[in-house]
Amino acid sequence: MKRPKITDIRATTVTVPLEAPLRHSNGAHWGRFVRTIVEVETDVGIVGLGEMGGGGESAEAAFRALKPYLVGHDPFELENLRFMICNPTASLYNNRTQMHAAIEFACLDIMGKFLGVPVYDLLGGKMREMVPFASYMFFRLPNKDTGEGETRTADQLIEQTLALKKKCGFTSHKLKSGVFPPDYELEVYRAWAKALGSDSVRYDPNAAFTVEEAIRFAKGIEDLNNDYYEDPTWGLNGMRRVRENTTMPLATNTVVINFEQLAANVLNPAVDVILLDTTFWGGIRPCVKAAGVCETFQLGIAVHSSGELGIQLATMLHLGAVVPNLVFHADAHYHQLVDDIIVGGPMRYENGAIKVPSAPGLGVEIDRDKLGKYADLYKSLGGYPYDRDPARPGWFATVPNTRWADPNDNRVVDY
Ligand SMILES: O=C([O-])C(=O)C[C@H](O)[C@@H](O)C(=O)[O-]
Repeated sequence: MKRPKITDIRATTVTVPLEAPLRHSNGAHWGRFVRTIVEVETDVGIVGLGEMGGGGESAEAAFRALKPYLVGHDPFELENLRFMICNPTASLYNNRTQMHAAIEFACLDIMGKFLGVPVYDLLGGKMREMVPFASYMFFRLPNKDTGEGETRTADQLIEQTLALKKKCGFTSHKLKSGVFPPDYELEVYRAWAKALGSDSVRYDPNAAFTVEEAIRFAKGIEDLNNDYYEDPTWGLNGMRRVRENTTMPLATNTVVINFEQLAANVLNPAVDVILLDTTFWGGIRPCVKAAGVCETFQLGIAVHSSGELGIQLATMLHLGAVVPNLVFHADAHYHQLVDDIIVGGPMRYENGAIKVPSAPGLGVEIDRDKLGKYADLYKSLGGYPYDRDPARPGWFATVPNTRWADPNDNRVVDY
């Protein structure tokens, strides 16, 4: 049987609107996500799909620049691909981890389509049909066109979460935080957790707190039904000091995002739960390998979201399907989006979970009209500064943060 060979690679930047701008401790998503959709062509007519966060001319050019590495490559040779693109010492000068992830997704997609099997069958087979997700709630600015969608007060957060729970069936809920003064957020988080009854909650201020503030905040929420306390402060040492002073498990998507850091955390634990991100770790396979290490050392895992469209979501679903130790619900920004670029429209939640695609490969296909529409939207709007907040011109994040947003500011701002 003739094995496929890569013949070309195409990258298209799209921007897809969100219901409202999402605020976080480092800035905001200004009412939309920008993503790069990657298509890897082969000489057998199969096209593999990948996705990466961010985009624009430089991202597209960076993918084009990989052509000499990729043309003629057999997509089944994933370990060779890893060294070609991501050799750990060469990468000191040229970090391509996230681009490698997008190519790895596409190669797995090609392999699955070539063999007629879903990606989960290439990764050990699925342990579950559905991957459970947490609702992922943000403090949000009002939508500039409608004035709606603001999340600033406890009442707004509770109302929106209960509506989402009714619609999607979530039983675990995450609050992205680190926006308003800690005492204000403490009050909001406590009211929210109480309103959600027996559902579990998680709080993630994206490393905005000092160690001392993080411990003080922990004492204020330890009695709630927390899954874990995510990235309250920065660095392995800071997290370790918080961990020594709280009864809650600590989780991270910032201080353990590669094997070196995972090894350090095994030798001298600072966190209990590793949020595996198929992009940050360089692909689905590195995440499966990391999940194996976590299984051996009895660390928890969850699936991290860095703001996905359907192709990236499919990678998260295949990862979630094959890891036996997925004891926490996955994160996804997905329900904050108003649309997707995949055939059939956005994937649907049932009882708080999404069905793992079972068609060959990643199991999703590009809707060409939608791709064109959101590529045009990107061309007209351009990118946005992820590390700035449209409601606070001139503000920028510091670690630890000391300059918080005003909880009484309810203006509808332009973005
Ligand atoms: O926990 C998470 O999902 C993240 O850390 C993702 C980003 O940091 C989050 O703030 C965002 O939405 O970009």
